[in-house]
Amino acid sequence: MAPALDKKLTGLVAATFTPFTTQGEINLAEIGPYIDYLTEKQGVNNIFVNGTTGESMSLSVAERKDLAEEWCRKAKGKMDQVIIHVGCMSLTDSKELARHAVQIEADGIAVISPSFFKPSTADALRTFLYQVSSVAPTLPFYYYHIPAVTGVNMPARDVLENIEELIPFFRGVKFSGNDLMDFGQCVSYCQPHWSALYGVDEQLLAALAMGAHGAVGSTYNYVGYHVNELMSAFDHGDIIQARTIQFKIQELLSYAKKLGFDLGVNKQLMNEVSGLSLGPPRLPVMPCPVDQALAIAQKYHSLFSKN
Ligand SMILES: CC(=O)N[C@@H]([C@@H](O)[C@H](O)[C@H](O)CO)[C@@H](O)CC(=O)C(=O)O
Repeated sequence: MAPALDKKLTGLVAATFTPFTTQGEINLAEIGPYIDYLTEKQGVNNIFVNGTTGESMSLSVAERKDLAEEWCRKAKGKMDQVIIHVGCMSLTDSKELARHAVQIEADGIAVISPSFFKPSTADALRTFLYQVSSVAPTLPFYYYHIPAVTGVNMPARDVLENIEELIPFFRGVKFSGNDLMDFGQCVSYCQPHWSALYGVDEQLLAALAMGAHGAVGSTYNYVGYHVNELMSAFDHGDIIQARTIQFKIQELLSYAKKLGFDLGVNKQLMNEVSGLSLGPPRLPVMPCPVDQALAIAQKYHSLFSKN
């Protein structure tokens, strides 16, 4: 099957958690039920695999391949698009994962900036992205901007400058940053076939006002149903309803942040809400204490009675 060249990526995209066994090995058996949960209970039909939420930087290349392959296999006929994040510290590893994404018929790839040795200019980062794309030249390609995690603070808009000349199948940016001016400038620079996807879930509504075409985030794993309603309310001009839902998400996250919200807590919240067995996170991220997860799950249920 040819990759989704003409399918613009819009709407909600869940940044998936990586299922682990209690022994800390990747747990491929949980991927099928996870996909069913997203499509049937959350109405989420796109996934972003092996990203930050998926703990990609704590996985080996072999594990990332196994996971990507299983996500693609199980998503066939169920999900609209599966985007595989292939960014690594090493260009060689990123290229290997990009080649593999072609073989497994992923719908697109995304690449984060290396963050140990950081690119010093937008041009250096663009060249890195280009080199990765060169082994998967006809696969839709997204730049993954997440400055708080990478420490690479150059504006995403600078990275996009003339990028299509280098990467003909460039299809957009996954923007997980708070700088809405930079995001707006990315939207304004977007070609009609590109997508500007926003990744700070607690302020999605502001990004929609700025012109976001969709959203990628961890919380869409368990509040996807409600965020679909938020987006639909926004599309219909019902800003009051959109704000009501956004405020609930903010209340959940601010409550969770006061108790200590990290990937381990986030993953445990997903376990509690979904009933899936995604296991603990991998070190150095610590597992979430049971009472903390229960308190946040309780808050979740008090805010969102539907699920
Ligand atoms: C730093 C971080 O993990 N950000 C999340 C958000 O979804 C985030 O969890 C959410 O906004 C809550 O703060 C996403 O942007 C990350 C993401 O999409 C990914 O897993 O690749």
